[in-house]
Amino acid sequence: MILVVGAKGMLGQDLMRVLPGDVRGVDIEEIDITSPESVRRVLLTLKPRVVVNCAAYTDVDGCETNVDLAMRVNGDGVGHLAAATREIGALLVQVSTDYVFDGTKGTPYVEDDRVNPLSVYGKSKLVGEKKARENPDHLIVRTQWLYGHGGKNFVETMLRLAGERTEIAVVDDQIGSPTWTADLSLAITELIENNCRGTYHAANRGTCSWYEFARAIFAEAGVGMTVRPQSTEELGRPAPRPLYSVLDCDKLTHDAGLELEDWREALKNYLERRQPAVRS
Ligand SMILES: NC(=O)C1=CN([C@@H]2O[C@H](COP(=O)(O)OP(=O)(O)OC[C@H]3O[C@@H](n4cnc5c(N)ncnc54)[C@H](OP(=O)(O)O)[C@@H]3O)[C@@H](O)[C@H]2O)C=CC1
Ligand SMILES: Cc1cn([C@H]2C[C@H](O)[C@@H](COP(=O)(O)OP(=O)(O)O[C@H]3O[C@@H](C)C(=O)[C@@H](O)[C@H]3O)O2)c(=O)[nH]c1=O
Repeated sequence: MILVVGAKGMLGQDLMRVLPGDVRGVDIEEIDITSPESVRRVLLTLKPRVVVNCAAYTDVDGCETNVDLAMRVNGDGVGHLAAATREIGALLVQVSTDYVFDGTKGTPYVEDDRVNPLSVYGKSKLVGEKKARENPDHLIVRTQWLYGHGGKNFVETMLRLAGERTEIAVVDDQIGSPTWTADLSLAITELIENNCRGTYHAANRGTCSWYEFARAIFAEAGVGMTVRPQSTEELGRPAPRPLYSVLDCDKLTHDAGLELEDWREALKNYLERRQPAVRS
């Protein structure tokens, strides 16, 4: 059985749809990953052969002020999962982020590039990666700029703002690859099915700035909106973010035989299938 932890989150919901075979999901009501007792109780009862951890504290700016919570959920919580999966002989799949990089490389990041997170969120996720490795049977999947059904994300934010105003300013100096959670779920499935272990990058193909992404969202959705470029400095958000965090996904293609579709195709497919968000 495959157990998805954080099954009600944005990625968790798509994983529950995409993962094959006997799949169960738990979220904060059944398991609190900050509690070693809670984690051990659930895992020793259910005895899954694979645990995919999607539970996290994902409010990047919120992490800057709630440092302790960020570390307990994104760092220590993964340690508790690593210990319990190790005890029952299960594979731990940990989802991580491009924000473990500082964005200064200038070309796509490969898996063993130097990490140097800028934000509390990035630092806490890096602790999570280190903790995941405490179970030798682990798979760390770094991804980025996620959007999907039933989640708070950039695409849904843009579409909501389209109903409230006619002009918006969006940063044009951060470059990455927007990634649809349905496509990422396919990548995670293939990595598991191909018995891959260690660290992998998985994102939709192609790159853009958030500004270009916003323009594509409005164009694809057929919404009239003036999008004005602005710099990260002008925006002045609390958390520093990497300026260039494109992930090189060649290892995924080589080992799992999968290349994710281009981000524009993925966006089109998402918007065609989009239903109103289950949770906002
Ligand atoms: N969103 C993105 O752009 C990116 C996300 N990632 C990573 O991908 C993974 C999935 O992200 P995403 O789907 O966006 O996350 P979400 O924030 O949508 O979902 C996380 C889920 O975890 C739950 N949760 C929070 N704290 C705990 C806890 N202590 N114990 C158990 N469950 C808890 C949340 O519950 P509640 O909502 O009630 O708090 C929520 O259901 C995360 O590891 C994230 O760091 C990586 C790159 C990009
Ligand atoms: C809503 C909005 C955002 N922005 C900027 C802020 C930020 O730099 C960028 C994206 O904003 P968001 O708050 O959606 O994104 P952010 O929270 O930085 O997204 C990150 O989430 C975590 C969980 C990850 O792991 C990352 O890969 C990444 O997806 O766009 C604007 O410039 N204008 C706007 O109106």
